[in-house]
Amino acid sequence: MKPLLEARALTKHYEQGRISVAAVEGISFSLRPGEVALIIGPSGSGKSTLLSMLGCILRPTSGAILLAGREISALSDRDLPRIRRRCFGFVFQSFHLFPFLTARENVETALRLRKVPAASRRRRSIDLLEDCGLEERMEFYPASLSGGEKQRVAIARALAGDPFILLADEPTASLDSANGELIFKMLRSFAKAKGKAVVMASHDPKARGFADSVYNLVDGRIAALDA
Ligand SMILES: Nc1ncnc2c1ncn2[C@@H]1O[C@H](COP(=O)(O)OP(=O)(O)OP(=O)(O)O)[C@@H](O)[C@H]1O
Repeated sequence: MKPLLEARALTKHYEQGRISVAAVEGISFSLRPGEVALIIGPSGSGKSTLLSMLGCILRPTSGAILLAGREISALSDRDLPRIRRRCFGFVFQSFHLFPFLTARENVETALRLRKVPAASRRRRSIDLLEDCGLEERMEFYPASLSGGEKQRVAIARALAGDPFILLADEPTASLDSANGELIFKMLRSFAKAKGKAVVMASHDPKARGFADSVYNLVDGRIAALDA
């Protein structure tokens, strides 16, 4: 089966004045449709940098990213945002919700971008928020939601965008164990049902049980997994 996403010798060095920080060094892997990949590793090992490069938010210093066989890392600044919007979904540690929109409206924005007809946007948003256990919070603004609730709205919004690849940075960081498991289950069924792929960075010990592949980052490189 052709890989959905491939990273070839991905490297990122941050230049800070005269100092160069090697955040990611020569990482290669590929993801099949339906695959859930987990990135683990200590703080500062390069997980967020890798996710940002995979989602074309950050340009690699060298190496390539291929989406369904097409190199996207070499696209121009003009073409890249379109590919990013169409193909990738993101769940960041900091949620990035629109503060002036309710939970439901936040999810609806992703459906509007996909040009889903207005009549079905509301129903679809409600369904997704219910799946995330937020039936009581639909009309709340982000400021009135707990950290864990905001995180679930962000996940519902990312799923509403129906991306080919969903990139999630610590998707269960603010959640209790039961809600964390709910989110891992949702991410996994999203990948499996639709032949998409999920890449998540997580410290959550439960995450491994929901992943098909695990990459252990140490100092920006893939290291062997502990037994
Ligand atoms: N914008 C930046 N400029 C300079 N150095 C950076 C920048 N962003 C990250 N780094 C450095 O790159 C390395 C990798 O950082 P990154 O945030 O990718 O790690 P991480 O594994 O996601 O960490 P955490 O688990 O704490 O979120 C770290 O040494 C960090 O200090």
